[in-house]
Amino acid sequence: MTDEKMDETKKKTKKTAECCGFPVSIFFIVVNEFCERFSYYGMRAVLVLYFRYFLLWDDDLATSIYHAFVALCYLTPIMGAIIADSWLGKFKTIIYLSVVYAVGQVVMAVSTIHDITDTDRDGTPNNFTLHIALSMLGLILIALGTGGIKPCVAAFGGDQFQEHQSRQLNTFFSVFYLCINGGSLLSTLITPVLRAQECGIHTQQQCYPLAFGVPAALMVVSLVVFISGSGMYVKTDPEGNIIWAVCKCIGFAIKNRFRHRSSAHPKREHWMDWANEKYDKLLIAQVKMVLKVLFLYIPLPMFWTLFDQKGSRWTLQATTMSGDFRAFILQPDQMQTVNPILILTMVPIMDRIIFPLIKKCGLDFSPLKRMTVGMLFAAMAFVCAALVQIEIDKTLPDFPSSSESQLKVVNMFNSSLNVTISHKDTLLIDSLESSAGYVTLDHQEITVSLNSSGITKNFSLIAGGRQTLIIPSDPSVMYLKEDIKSKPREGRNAVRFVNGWTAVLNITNLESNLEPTVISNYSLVAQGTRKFVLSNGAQSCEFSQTFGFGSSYTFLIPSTLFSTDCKSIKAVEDIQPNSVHMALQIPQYFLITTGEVLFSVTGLQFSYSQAPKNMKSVLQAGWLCTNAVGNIIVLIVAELGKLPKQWAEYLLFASLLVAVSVIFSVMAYFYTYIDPAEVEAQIRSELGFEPEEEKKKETLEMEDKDKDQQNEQEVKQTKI
Ligand SMILES: CC(C)C[C@H](NC(=O)[C@@H](N)CC(C)C)C(=O)O
Repeated sequence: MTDEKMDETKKKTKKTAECCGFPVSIFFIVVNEFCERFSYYGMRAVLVLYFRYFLLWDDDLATSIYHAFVALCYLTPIMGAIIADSWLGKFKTIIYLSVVYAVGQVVMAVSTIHDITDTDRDGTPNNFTLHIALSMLGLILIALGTGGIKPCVAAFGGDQFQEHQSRQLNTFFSVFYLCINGGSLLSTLITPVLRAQECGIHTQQQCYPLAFGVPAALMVVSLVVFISGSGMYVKTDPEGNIIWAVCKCIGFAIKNRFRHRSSAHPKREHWMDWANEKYDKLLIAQVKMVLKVLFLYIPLPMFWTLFDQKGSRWTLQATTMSGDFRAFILQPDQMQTVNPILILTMVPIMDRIIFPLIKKCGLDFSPLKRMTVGMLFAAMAFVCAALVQIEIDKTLPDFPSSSESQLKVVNMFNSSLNVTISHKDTLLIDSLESSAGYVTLDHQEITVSLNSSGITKNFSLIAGGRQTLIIPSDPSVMYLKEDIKSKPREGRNAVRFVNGWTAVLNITNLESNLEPTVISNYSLVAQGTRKFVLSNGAQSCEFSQTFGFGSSYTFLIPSTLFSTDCKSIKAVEDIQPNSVHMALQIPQYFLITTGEVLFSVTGLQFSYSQAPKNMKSVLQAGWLCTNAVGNIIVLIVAELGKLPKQWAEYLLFASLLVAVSVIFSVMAYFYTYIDPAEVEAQIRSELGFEPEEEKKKETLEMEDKDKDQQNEQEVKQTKI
């Protein structure tokens, strides 16, 4: 054996330090994955809210960009795999792309500092273009980094194991998945809390810089941890441009088949065998293995289409629910943490109890069967989501359609009034009261008559809008004010005040002082008991109100305010608080997580075990790509084919997944599992190559001989 060859083989069969049968280097890899996932999911947990409430995008745009970003994160693995398997090797690829990733996180954090463009110091950025540009640049760098390293880290972890450690290798993928979820769980708990803090230089706002800054710091930690393990890793060198070789091989097989299409040429067992003339048997066999698995992947994106809606549609669903768990209050975006919590408990249960039990019962629960059952679980989760949505819809106010208008009347006059709208509806409203609910009108031009005083006024209502008609102490100046016509954001409560007091009032929580007879703009307050202090400089009084989630109130301040010590303030409920409890989402989370354990953990192992040695990252990337396509489907189906009812959309997704799982089960039926190492060894021996095992043994013997010689020499030297 030449020196060069020996070096090469030595590298491949490097003896690694072991702990409990596991290579020690694995420790650095799983800690690195933990920090990286913390970084990624921490940032993702607040991303939709950042789009929605910092960049002020609407729900649909925020959801679309969110899914586009997630899709990009799962498309870039292809690039990472190509770089790793063909050029830099996994180790260097992970390091370089982690640097790109960390820079992206920092840029993203900077983009969330409102003070950098808040020239008029009113708390909102003045140059949205800059914030959007910075955040998009940050997200692109993050997508390149996170996606690029993703297939390499899992495969690099797998590479650390020797052939005799196949049992530990399977455990590694479960532990790897636990780390993903441990990291994501912590960050999805922490970043929303960081976001809820107030910070800023000129004005105090929701602390997005902290919520994005901590994930950025964790990415730097992840990189440092990975580099620290450097001396311990088994680093397999890339075997040339393997992807290009595969493409050329496939291209040649197709061309050659086409050239020999006449019936004179005998058929070959597999269409890839048409590459026999030019390419060696080993490469052709490897391409066949990869193509077989990639073909199986075709239906898989549908699973991710459902799975990834947890972060968007399900979170928006949670904003219309009550998160009061008595012992603690759960914010809508924190509901997503149920998934990693369940993963952390279910992966060990499945691995240690359920799967062995199924095996004991003599049932064949092969990886592809597990994945099919996983899809069915995800479909059931969406049926649950639809049922919950139906319950929520029953409690939502009837908002006006685009041709209708809704009107409420508030009487701040000192006695009861008979208010007639368009000579039709007559409402009797007591002093300091409002009409019971909203009157829905199918026309916009209205006449309002106050019967006792003979005052009549014409108004033009907003089509599709909700408005309140304020009748002040001087009814002749009655006026309209626009109301919110959706649940307040993030499960918070919208409050506003009508000033019936005779002078200007200062009210805590309101942006500015409130003039007499005027109705304030809405302020948002969180769930819980909130105190409001009202003062006019000389006098003040306070009152408290307990809020649930997602309600809206108009507080009517009477002229007797200070003499009754704020007790005469009247609360008018415009939108009732959310009454469906967030706990109702737990069954859907349980089902989707069971689906995930069956589908995703199995898919990760399957993709590694069925890939030829030099294409492990490529198949990991293919696997992750199914996730990217899944997210693109969400964009297309949810955005283009909008259904009028959310529950119907959930049912549509569930039925699509059931259909897809049937197709997948048929494809899986025809798949035969292989041991790529065995297939490769067999072909090598057919081709007259030295079998890998022999090489390893030989190298180890050489190493031992080297060591013996060294020892002998040392002994000799000591003797001398
Ligand atoms: C395999 C990946 C596409 C998904 C995997 N996600 C998870 O493990 C989730 N349970 C995390 C949760 C917080 C959404 C990942 O690698 O991130």
